Amino acid sequence: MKIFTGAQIRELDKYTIEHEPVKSIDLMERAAKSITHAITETWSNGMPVIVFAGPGNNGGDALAVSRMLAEQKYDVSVYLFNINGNLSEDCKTNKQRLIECRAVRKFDEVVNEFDPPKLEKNMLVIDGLFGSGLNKPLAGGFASLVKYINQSAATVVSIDVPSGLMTEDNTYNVRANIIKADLTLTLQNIKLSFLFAENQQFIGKLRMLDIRLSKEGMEQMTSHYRILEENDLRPRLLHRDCFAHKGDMGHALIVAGSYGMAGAAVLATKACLRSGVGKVTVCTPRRNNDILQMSVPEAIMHVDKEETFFSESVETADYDALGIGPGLGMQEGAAIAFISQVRRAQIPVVVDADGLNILASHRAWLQQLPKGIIMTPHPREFERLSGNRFNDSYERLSNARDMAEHLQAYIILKGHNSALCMPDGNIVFNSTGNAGMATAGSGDVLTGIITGLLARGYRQADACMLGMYLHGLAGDLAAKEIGMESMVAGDIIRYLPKAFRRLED
Ligand SMILES: NC(=O)C1=CN([C@@H]2O[C@H](COP(=O)(O)OP(=O)(O)OC[C@H]3O[C@@H](n4cnc5c(N)ncnc54)[C@H](OP(=O)(O)O)[C@@H]3O)[C@@H](O)[C@H]2O)[C@@H](O)CC1
Ligand SMILES: Nc1ncnc2c1ncn2[C@@H]1O[C@H](COP(=O)(O)OP(=O)(O)O)[C@@H](O)[C@H]1O
Ligand SMILES: [K+]
Repeated sequence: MKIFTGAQIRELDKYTIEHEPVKSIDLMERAAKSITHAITETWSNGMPVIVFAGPGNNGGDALAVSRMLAEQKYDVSVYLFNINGNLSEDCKTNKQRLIECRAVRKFDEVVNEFDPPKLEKNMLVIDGLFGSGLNKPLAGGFASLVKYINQSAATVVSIDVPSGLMTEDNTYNVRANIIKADLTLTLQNIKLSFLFAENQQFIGKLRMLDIRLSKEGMEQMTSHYRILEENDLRPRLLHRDCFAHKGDMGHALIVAGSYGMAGAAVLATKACLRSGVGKVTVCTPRRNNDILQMSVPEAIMHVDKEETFFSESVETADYDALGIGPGLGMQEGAAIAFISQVRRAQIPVVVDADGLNILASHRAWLQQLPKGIIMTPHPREFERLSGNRFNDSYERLSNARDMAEHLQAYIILKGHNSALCMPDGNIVFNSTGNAGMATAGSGDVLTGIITGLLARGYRQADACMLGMYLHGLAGDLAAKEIGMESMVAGDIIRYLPKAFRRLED
């Protein structure tokens, strides 16, 4: 599913009106109907409703919803903020329709003085102040109103976007002046800012309402942001030939685990073996040999000459992909072996964990990375790698996108909706995964999966998309059966076969 910016949403709105054909006011009526339906489904008409409508089309939606609720015998009071005497056309029409229907308890058009109504626990507030047309942080009277609503005990439903929240960049927004909704009913598509952790406090529960904007218009519109869906991935799956031999299915090399961190190597190797690849070799320091042999008997060992750390790069001619970094350690010896390994690899490479930390402490090496390299930092690792502190997720994501373009790399910024930043500047968000995966070792599992997929023959972009999707899906399937609270990284590996099956079916 594509994610559109505020400006693109307005274009799509226009395209739909011109091509469907549907009048603008009827599109608003359609949106209001689905919003009203979502509200009446959840709350009965015993609950008093207070509506705050702004001067644009978000306010127009709110006025139409007020009329529809009142017609269904809800007790509705409406405040329309028309401070500049400048309502949008459709907002004006809906104001007229609302007045004519005479079904609301109160309609107050606020021009300057505003005496706010009492908001109580049993009340439903509908926030239709501003939506995708917000163009600066809220201030003055609107900011006071937002604070007043936020400190009340009433239940708040936001139409399209919590008022005050920008659809993309909130880096310099004033967070105290953004509505904190209990439920956001967003129209047609998710907005970019809804994917960021720090904005969840404003959105509350999220529901997307299909208002049937032109499919053709959405297909034609290019978007730099996209959310992965199962249907995007199914056609990308490689077929497994019945005459397949392990020699045809790829040979992966995992370089991981220093002394005391053998577990990271175990997890990455096991996950790699579960990702369809023919053979996996694991390179690890001498002292980890027995642990790995016993924990992952399917893997081939390449034992480093050092007892406790990776010290000597491996010839990669016999391998199809390299995954390097989990639990690798950061001794200078390991760092030098790491960069030599990455530089000499003529095969696709995934760098994670200590591999990224090594790069962060030798930032000049970033310029020596082969094009097409995959890096999988979590937010802190990315901060170290980029040498920046970020104010918020948007800034971090923009920085990761720039780095991916600059280095011609694939960067997976891990998190709840992991973001794959591609060398061409496009960003794909993952849609699977859950909080049960916030447990040590989950990232090592992802490294193993992507390395396995690369060795199996997937191109970088496909391996990244499929890898993060399967990783999250396995976590979701695990959570369904065993719950999130006591999930461990090994559970993600255990559920990988089911995740593959689900995609293949
Ligand atoms: N998706 C779709 O196709 C459909 C979308 N629909 C709905 O339309 C909504 C978008 O409507 P919209 O474009 O009219 O913008 P909206 O959010 O109402 O705000 C614009 C007004 O706010 C003002 N303003 C802005 N910032 C401000 C500030 N900080 N402080 C004060 N004022 C500020 C701005 O004034 P200006 O600054 O431009 O003078 C202007 O008056 C969308 O969210 C959805 O609900 C549906 O109806 C049907 C189909
Ligand atoms: N709340 C969450 N929702 C979805 N996925 C999550 C969540 N928390 C963690 N994950 C996933 O788990 C993995 C954690 O990786 P990482 O932070 O590197 O862990 P570790 O270093 O312990 O291996 C990432 O792929 C991330 O996307
Ligand atoms: K709103």
